[in-house]
Order: sequence, then C-alpha cells, then structure tokens
Amino acid sequence: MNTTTITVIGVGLIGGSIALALRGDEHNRIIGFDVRQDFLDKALALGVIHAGTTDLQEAVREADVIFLAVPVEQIYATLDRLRNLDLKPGVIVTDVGSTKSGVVRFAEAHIPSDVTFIGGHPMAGSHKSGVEAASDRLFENAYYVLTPAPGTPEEQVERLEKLLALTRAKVVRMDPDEHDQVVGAVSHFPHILASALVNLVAGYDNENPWHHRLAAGGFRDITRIASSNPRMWRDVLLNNREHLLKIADDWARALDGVMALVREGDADRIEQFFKSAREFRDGLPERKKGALPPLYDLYIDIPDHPGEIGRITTLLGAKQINITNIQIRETREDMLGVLRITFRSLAELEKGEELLRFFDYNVYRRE
Ligand SMILES: NC(=O)c1ccc[n+]([C@@H]2O[C@H](COP(=O)([O-])OP(=O)(O)OC[C@H]3O[C@@H](n4cnc5c(N)ncnc54)[C@H](O)[C@@H]3O)[C@@H](O)[C@H]2O)c1
Ligand SMILES: O=C(O)C(=O)C[C@]1(C(=O)O)C=C[C@@H](O)C=C1
Repeated sequence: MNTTTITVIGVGLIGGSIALALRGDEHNRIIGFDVRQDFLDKALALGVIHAGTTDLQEAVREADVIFLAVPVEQIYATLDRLRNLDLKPGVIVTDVGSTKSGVVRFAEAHIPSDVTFIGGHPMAGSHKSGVEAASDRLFENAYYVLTPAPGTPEEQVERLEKLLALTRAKVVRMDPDEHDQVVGAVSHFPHILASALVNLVAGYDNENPWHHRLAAGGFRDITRIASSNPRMWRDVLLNNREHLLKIADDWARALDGVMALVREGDADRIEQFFKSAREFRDGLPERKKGALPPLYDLYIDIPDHPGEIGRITTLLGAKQINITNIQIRETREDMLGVLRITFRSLAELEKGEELLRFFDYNVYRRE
C-alpha cells in the first residue's frame, strides 16, 4: 500500500492530537510545520510527527492531505500563503478552526481549482495548549464536523472521512453557518461567560481575598475553560460576531427573567428554573473519552517540606518515567499539599504510581 503524506500546520494541542491519531496507520507519514522550531523539536521528541520543518513549501510539497491547526486568523493567512506554493494536484486542505463560515468563504474564493478545501472542526479539546497536551484519544467519541461546499467532489470528502476514522470521532457534515450558530451557543458563549465570571470575581477579590480562598467546586467547574488560550479565543469571537451578539441578547433576557423571579421571591418558578436546566443537562449524551481533561493524572499528598516536589520528580526521572505536567493544587494552609502529575500514558501512570507508593507516598487517581 502507498504512503499517504499528511502535513499538519500548527503542531499544538489539536494538530498534535490529529497527528498522533493518524499515526495509528503505519502507511501515514506525518510532516509537521510550525512557526516555532522548539515546538517542532518537542513534537519530534514526543513521537508526534515523523519530520518537522519551518519551511512551508518543503512541508506541503508532497502532501496528500494538509491540516490547518492554527488559530483562526492564522488559517486565513496560511490559506493565502498556500496559493503561491507548489502543491500536489488533488491535495485535500482541511482546517480544525472553531468557526467555519468565514474560513469556508475565504477558502472558496482563494484556493486553486486543483485543490479541495473541506472545512472541519473536531468538537473536543481542552483549556490546555501545546503539543505536550496532545493525545491520540482526544477526539474519541466526539463529533467531528465537516462543512464541505455543495460542489466539493464526494470522493474527496469520503477520502477525508476515511482518514478521520482513525481519530475514532463521529464524523458528521453540516452547513458552516448552522455550525457557527450551534457552536456559538454550546462552546463560544460559555467561554465568554466563564471568563466574564472570573473577571467579576477577581474584581471582588481585590477588595476581599476570601473570594479566591472560598472558590470551591462550583466556581471551579463552571470556570475551567477560563484557563483557555486567550489568542485562540480572541480569534473565535471575532469570527462569530453576529451569532454571539444574538446569543448575548437572548442571554441577557434569560438572566433578567430569572433575576425577576428572585426579586419577586417566586419560590415555585425559581425551583422550576433549576429543574428544567437539570433535566436538559442530565439528558446530554455522555462522552466516554476525549473532551474530558487529561486521562493520566495522579494525585500525591505531599508534606509541606522544601524540596519535596524535587524529590518526587527526581524519583520519576531516575526510572525514565516521563511526565507532561505538574501542578500544586491549592489546599488548606499549613496542611498537606496535593501535587497533580500528568503522565503521557496509562503505562507510565501505573509505573509512577507503583514507584511513589514504594516510597510511602499517599497516591490516588481521583482528587
Ligand atoms: N483548544 C481547543 O479546545 C480546540 C478544539 C477544537 C478546535 N480548536 C481550534 O484548533 C486550532 C488550534 O488550536 P490549539 O488549541 O491546537 O492551539 P495551540 O496553541 O495548542 O496550537 C497552535 C499551534 O499553531 C502554531 N502556529 C501559530 N500560528 C502559526 C502559523 N501562522 N503557522 C504555523 N504554525 C502556527 C503555534 O506555534 C502552535 O504550535 C484553533 O483554530 C482552534 O480554534 C481548538
Ligand atoms: O474542553 C474544553 O476545554 C473545550 O473548551 C473544548 C471546546 C468546547 O468548547 O467544547 C472548545 C473549543 C472547540 O472549538 C471545541 C471544543
């Protein structure tokens, strides 16, 4: 069987995850392109790509399929650059941007006739950025939206769908504007709300620091996505302006409605408000994998001694157990702290768990 050359432009969270999933077929050769050589070096070291270059022409010359996995404004810029480069006739160019209408319109107007552009958007991700957070299972069981234009050759769409089967996502086709309206409501607007709420509370916290100390499960659950990449979200908002303005109006009316019930002290209707929300929320289909944040987290109680974190990372390093992230969780003052370590794979998590238990650490997989 022939090799399929796939170029991933932007080897970050999403580009890296696509590359890892597509490596599941040994006939796929993955070339990474990024503006940052150090990101390519990291992707090579992690085994995410077969080769990497900061030369765009070199990256795309042999490509059968090109994924644009850069922030939305950079998708336009990259499509513009591709126009003047040598590409293989029949190449499929697809993107993973969180908004679709503008990108699809731009591609239709600018892409040469022997190139097929198919808009795409995997509906899974994370508040984390960069290739370190990439996972071959990020898209498993998630929807992966494709927005082919009416004139796009069917066999090209099917070629892309076949390739994307390696991500184990559910690939669906949708109109780009319908996509932007729906995703505006279920993804873009929630990101605005989460960040607006955090900014509000940050202001209160300036006056009274008990706010951040008492911020517990509810606040953290609803604001996790406020830790997302600001540049990426800036581009998303600028590219889904009309739908977001409409949703914001609807939201303002909805908030006014419930606050009127509070003002009036209407107990029954306040309860009904929470009841109907709970029914819809509980009825959402469960995702087994993917959109959930990192799969391989380990939590370790650590005594409040200087050098304790260094000791743990040295123990893991001595056994060649790689970690992708490390975080100290906020805890009660002067008590035990909790360290969260993220591993790249279940096998490494298990090795780390066994090793740290051997050294008498209290180790567990759930917070
Ligand atoms: N993060 C999510 O949850 C999520 C989910 C679905 C889709 N998306 C979309 O995926 C795209 C990438 O997001 P991400 O989360 O992977 O971001 P990321 O920051 O993890 O990765 C982006 C990568 O693109 C590189 N880059 C930036 N400009 C470039 C350019 N002009 N040419 C080449 N490389 C360039 C960066 O150096 C970085 O390595 C965005 O369009 C975003 O809307 C994100
Ligand atoms: O899980 C998260 O952190 C995400 O924000 C993922 C999420 C979403 O809103 O669901 C964010 C942007 C995307 O374009 C697709 C998925």
